[in-house]
Amino acid sequence: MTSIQVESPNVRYTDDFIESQYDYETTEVRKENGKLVATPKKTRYTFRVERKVPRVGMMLVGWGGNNGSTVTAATLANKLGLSWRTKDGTRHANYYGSITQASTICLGSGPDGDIYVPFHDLLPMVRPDDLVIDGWDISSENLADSMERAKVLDYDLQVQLKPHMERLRPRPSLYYPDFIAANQADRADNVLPGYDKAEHLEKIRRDIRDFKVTSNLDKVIVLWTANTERFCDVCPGLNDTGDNLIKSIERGAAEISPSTIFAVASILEGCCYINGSPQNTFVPGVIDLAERERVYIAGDDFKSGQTKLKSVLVDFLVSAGIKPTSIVSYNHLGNNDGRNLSAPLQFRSKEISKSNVVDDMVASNGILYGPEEKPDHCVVIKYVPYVGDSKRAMDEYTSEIMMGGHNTIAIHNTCEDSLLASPIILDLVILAEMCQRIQFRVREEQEFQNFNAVLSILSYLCKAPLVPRGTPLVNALFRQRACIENIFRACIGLPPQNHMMLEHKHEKIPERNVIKTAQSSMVDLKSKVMQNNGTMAVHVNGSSESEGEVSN
Ligand SMILES: NC(=O)c1ccc[n+]([C@@H]2O[C@H](COP(=O)([O-])OP(=O)(O)OC[C@H]3O[C@@H](n4cnc5c(N)ncnc54)[C@H](O)[C@@H]3O)[C@@H](O)[C@H]2O)c1
Ligand SMILES: O=P([O-])([O-])O[C@@H]1[C@@H](O)[C@H](O)[C@@H](O)[C@H](O)[C@@H]1O
Repeated sequence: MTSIQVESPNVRYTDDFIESQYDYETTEVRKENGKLVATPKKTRYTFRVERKVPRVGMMLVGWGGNNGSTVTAATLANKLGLSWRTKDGTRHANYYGSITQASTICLGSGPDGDIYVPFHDLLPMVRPDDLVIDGWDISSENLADSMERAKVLDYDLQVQLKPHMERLRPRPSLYYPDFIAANQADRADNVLPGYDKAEHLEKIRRDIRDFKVTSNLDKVIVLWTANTERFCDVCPGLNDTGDNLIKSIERGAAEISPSTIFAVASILEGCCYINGSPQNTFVPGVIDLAERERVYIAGDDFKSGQTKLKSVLVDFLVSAGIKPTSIVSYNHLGNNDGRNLSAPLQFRSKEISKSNVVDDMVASNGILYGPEEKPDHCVVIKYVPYVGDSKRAMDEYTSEIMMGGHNTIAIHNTCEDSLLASPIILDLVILAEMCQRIQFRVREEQEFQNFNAVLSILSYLCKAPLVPRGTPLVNALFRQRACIENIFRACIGLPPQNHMMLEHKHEKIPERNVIKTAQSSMVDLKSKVMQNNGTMAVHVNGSSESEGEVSN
C-alpha cells in the first residue's frame, strides 16, 4: 500500500474527508462569422471524499453463472492467498485485468523520473478481498458445483476452494421465460413462484435488506451478470416514467423484465445497480426513478475482450488519419452465455451493444468520413459447445491508407471469457462504491452534490455506456480511462495528466530535470520506497503561478 500525501494549500485532510479546491480548465468553442472562436475557461470545483472505507456487500444476479462463480472463486482465492499446481508450474491468486487492482497511474515525476503508484492508492477504495458476496440464480446449484460446471478454473484450485464455495447458495430468482433463450429452461429449478411481479419486487427488496442486516453491511451494490435478455418495448404509460413503471409492475405488465425489476428493487433500497449485460434494463422509468431517489445506476454490458480491443484499434486508426472501411468481428464460444446467445433475440441484444462502439470515433473525423458515413461493421457470434468458456474471437479491420492503398489487420484472440469479465465486475463495484463517497460543489454553490445518477464515469468498463440524457458518449478506451484517473486526481488536488513533458523539451534542459538513466533511477526508486516503507510524500506547490517543484 503506497500512502500518498498531497501537500498543497488547495488540499485539506480531516479525519473524515479529503477536500480539494480544483480549477477545472476547459476550452469553450463558438461559431462566429464563419470562424471558430475558442475561449479557455476555468471553473472552480470543491471535491470532498469520505475517507472511511465502508463494509460493502456485492449481490450478483446470475451468481451461479460462469462470471458469478468465477469472480467469487477469485476473490476467495486472493483472500486466502491460494496457490495451485498446473502442468505449467505453480500459479498464485491475482487480480490481473482489474484496473483498480493491477494497473498503475503516473503520480508525477522528479529527479528519478516518473513515479507510478497502484491505481487503488489514488483514493481510499474498497479492497476486493473485503467484499461480502451474495446473490440470486434461477439455478439452485451451490457455488462449488457452479464453479465446476463453468470449467473455468484449474482443478487443483477448485479442490482447495470447494469447502468454501459449497456452502454458498444462490437465492431463488425471477424467471420470466420470454426474456431469455428457451434453452435456459433446463437450469431453472430455483425460481420464485407465480407471476405476481409486485410480490417479486418486494421479495427482492427483502433479500437485499436481509443480506445487509445478516452480513452487518454498511451498503450493498447489486450487479446483473445473469443471462442476456431480449430488449423490452418502451411505451408511454408502461415504463416511460418511474411512477408508470411502478404501476406497471403492480399490475404485472408482461413487458417488465426480470432485470428491470431487480433495478427497481435496488433503487428503492438505495443500492447502486449495475447492468453487465446488453439488454435495455434501463428503460426511461428506471432512469427517472434513479434520478429521483439519487441512486447510482451504470451499464451496459461488460467491455471485456473483442469490443475492448475494438475501442482501442479504431481510436488508433482514426486518430492516425487512417480510414477503417470494414470491420468484421466474429467469435465462437461454448459456455452457457454462448448457448443463450444462440437464440436470435438474445443475440440481437448483444449485436447492438457490440456494434455501436465505433460511432463516436468515426464521427470525430470529418476528413475521413462524410456526415452519415460509417465503416461496414459486422458482428457474428456462434455457439460451439466444445470450446466452453475459451472464447475464440477473430477480427478483420480493413482500412484505406494514402493514395488508394489498403491496410488489413487480422486478429485471433482466445481467452477464458469469464476471466476477462471477473476483474471488470470487481472494478465496476469498487469504482461505483468510490463514487458514492465523492461529492463536489461548483463555484460559490453552498451545497455539495453527487454525480449524476447515471454513472457515466464507468464507461471504460462497458460496451454500451449509459450516459445522462444529452451528454456525450465516449467509447475510446484511453479517453475513458483518463476520465476516471483525472477525476480521482482532482479529488486530491492534482492536475490531469497532459503528457506534455515540457520540462524535458527546453532548448537548455535544467539540471534538475535531467533524469538519471532508467536503470539507476529504478534501483534508487525501489530502495527509496523500501526505506520509506512504501510511503512517499508528494510536495506540490499549490499556487498555479509558482513553478511546479516536485520532490519525493
Ligand atoms: N466476458 C464475458 O463473460 C462477458 C462479457 C460481457 C458481457 N457478459 C454478459 O454477462 C452475463 C453473464 O455471462 P456468463 O458467462 O456468466 O453467463 P452464464 O450463462 O454462465 O451465467 C448467467 C447466469 O444467470 C442465471 N440467470 C438467468 N436468468 C436469471 C434471472 N432472471 N435471475 C437470476 N439468475 C438468472 C443463469 O442460470 C446463469 O447461471 C451474460 O449476459 C453475458 O452476455 C459476459
Ligand atoms: O466483450 P466482447 O468480447 O466484445 O463480447 C463478448 C462476446 O464476443 C461474446 O460472444 C459474449 O458471449 C460475451 O458475453 C461478450 O459480450
